[in-house]
Amino acid sequence: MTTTRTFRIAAIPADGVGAEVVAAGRAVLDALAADSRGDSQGGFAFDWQEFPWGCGYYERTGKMMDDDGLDRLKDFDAIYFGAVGWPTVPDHVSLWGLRLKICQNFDQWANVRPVHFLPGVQSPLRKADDTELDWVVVRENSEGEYAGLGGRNLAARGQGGEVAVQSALFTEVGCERIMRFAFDLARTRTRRKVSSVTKSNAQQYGMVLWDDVFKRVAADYPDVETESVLVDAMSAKFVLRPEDLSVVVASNLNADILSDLGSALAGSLGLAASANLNPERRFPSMFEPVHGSAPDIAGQGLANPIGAVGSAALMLEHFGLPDQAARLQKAIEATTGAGILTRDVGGTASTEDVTKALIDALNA
Ligand SMILES: NC(=O)C1=CN([C@@H]2O[C@H](COP(=O)(O)OP(=O)(O)OC[C@H]3O[C@@H](n4cnc5c(N)ncnc54)[C@H](O)[C@@H]3O)[C@@H](O)[C@H]2O)C=CC1
Ligand SMILES: CC(=O)C(=O)O
Ligand SMILES: [K+]
Ligand SMILES: [Mn+2]
Repeated sequence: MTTTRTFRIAAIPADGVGAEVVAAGRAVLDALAADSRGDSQGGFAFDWQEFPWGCGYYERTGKMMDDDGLDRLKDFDAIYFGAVGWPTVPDHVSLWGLRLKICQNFDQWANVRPVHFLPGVQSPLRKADDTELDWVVVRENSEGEYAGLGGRNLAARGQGGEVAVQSALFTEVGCERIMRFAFDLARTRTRRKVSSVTKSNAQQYGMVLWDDVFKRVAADYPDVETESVLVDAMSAKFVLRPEDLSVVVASNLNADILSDLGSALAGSLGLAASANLNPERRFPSMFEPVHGSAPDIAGQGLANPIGAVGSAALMLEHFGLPDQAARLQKAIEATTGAGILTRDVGGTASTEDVTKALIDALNA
């Protein structure tokens, strides 16, 4: 007898292309579910609830999300997120009011951002043509430079003399858990290696703590190769020696920057997927493309949905459906391999064309 599992998912498309790529991801997931009966892992279905939060909601209500929003989200199996931010609302207000609020309150401390090269997509790296490139950025997602600690003080020094402090918070517990996560992930990969990224030559407190914890944790994983690289050098290494990377673990800001660089090297920001995980599963995890709301192309059918669809594949893995995640990944590869590409990766297909092609590829 086969059973059908139903996953309850909160969809938060939010702003700009977020709406377009979440709609695409939902259509692809529903097509996958419709075809899941008789699967060896059992059939499954998605029960979606969509929330209207974002910058438009802020303009109407003065809030990025409802006051009881976290309470309403906490019992979902997962959150499927688009992107937040629109020129009508200051970016720090929109980001803190929605994405960071969810990540921090739901302790989604591990942000996994694979750098994945796809057939049919041209990389700006010549070496990608004949070298196997595949690495993953593991981003500390709960503290570091995005701890939100600091303040501005105009009064103390008067007009023209305002000062601001933006502090980064590093805790031993926070460093250790993200590093163990990175090492455990490295053990599942062909290349068992973790590269730790800091700027501990210039930032002598938090990042030296990070380095110390890295050395201590690494001793528990003698089978995993390690290196510590400063972030400036790592950005060069992403371009010049990416074949030497497997798992790259970095603080909130450094990994944020490096993961955009990684997506660009794979061909476009529109391709990159991510998972904001609460590994203890006390709270729902959140799956979103790496990119933002892309106001420059929003509402024109130009958005590449692959980053959002790849994030849906990460969600399936989180649900314990690795075969379905692989099936989705194969559909992505079949689609790009067939040259059905949006403008950011050199094609002329619309968001909808790519979505339809992904669904056809699932059923092929
Ligand atoms: N997690 C989130 O929700 C994030 C939100 N943001 C917010 O997004 C807004 C715009 O930020 P930007 O710095 O411009 O970054 P962005 O990622 O939105 O856009 C950067 C460039 O990538 C392109 N791009 C992004 N997604 C694409 C897609 N799916 N298909 C094709 N091209 C794509 C854009 O057209 C643009 O040229 C801001 O309000 C920012 O705060 C930025 C990053 C992450
Ligand atoms: C905020 C942002 O840029 C990110 O989470 O990637
Ligand atoms: K996003
Ligand atoms: Mn980013």
